[in-house]
Amino acid sequence: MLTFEQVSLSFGEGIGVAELDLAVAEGEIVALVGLNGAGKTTLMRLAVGMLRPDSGTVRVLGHALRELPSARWCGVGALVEVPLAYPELTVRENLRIACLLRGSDPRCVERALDDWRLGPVADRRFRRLSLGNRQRTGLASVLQHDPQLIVLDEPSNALDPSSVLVLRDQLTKRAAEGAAVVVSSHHLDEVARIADRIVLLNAGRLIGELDPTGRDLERTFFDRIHDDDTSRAAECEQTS
Ligand SMILES: Nc1ncnc2c1ncn2[C@@H]1O[C@H](COP(=O)(O)OP(=O)(O)OP(=O)(O)O)[C@@H](O)[C@H]1O
Repeated sequence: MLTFEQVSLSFGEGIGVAELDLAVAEGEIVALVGLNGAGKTTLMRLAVGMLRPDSGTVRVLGHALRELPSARWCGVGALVEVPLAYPELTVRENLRIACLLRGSDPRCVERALDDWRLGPVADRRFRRLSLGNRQRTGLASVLQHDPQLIVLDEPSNALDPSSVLVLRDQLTKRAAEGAAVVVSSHHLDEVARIADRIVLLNAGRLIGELDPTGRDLERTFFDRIHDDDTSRAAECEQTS
């Protein structure tokens, strides 16, 4: 559903990402974790064509990105960085437009409003919403058309605990129905509840996986980052 083959992108001074190899299969939830600046958002932006790699290949729904027919983008639901919405339109109008743009049945809008408990704000303009309700609208908008590939960058940002539960249910249900899900997060315990795999990014590189069922995930996370930083520093010393 989504593959990265030796994908690199450098931002000059910024690290970017290097030599990424990753595959996210149908029905699988893969969580990306890493410190600030590790490259999670860059990976997500590459996955949805917002950035082009310097080298390597990104494949979405079986096609190299540059060859993906535009109609196939309807099979992707992505929220990377901020929710996209028309500020002057209401929540319901925004959902309806997002639905029509993807060629879906507009009846999915009422279901999405219900799933995300957006009924009370359905007729409010997007620009007047609280941060959490903007995020819920954004998530409803990118999931309502039942995408086969779901790409979400820190989706629990600004969500209250009950919305985090809705998010969890939505992602596990969709993966059980066959969607491939890739999600980045800073909340290790939260992703451990839903992820089949937790992939660790450090300074632009994938450095391995954490076992979602493992004990003391936080400690393992920091140990792995520390080991990676130490071995890189040693490599640098040897080459200098
Ligand atoms: N447009 C850009 N121009 C220059 N450098 C960039 C740009 N976008 C990202 N970077 C750099 O690439 C690296 C990875 O950034 P990225 O935003 O992907 O990290 P992240 O893991 O999502 O971080 P966070 O957890 O803080 O959101 C950082 O060093 C960042 O400074």
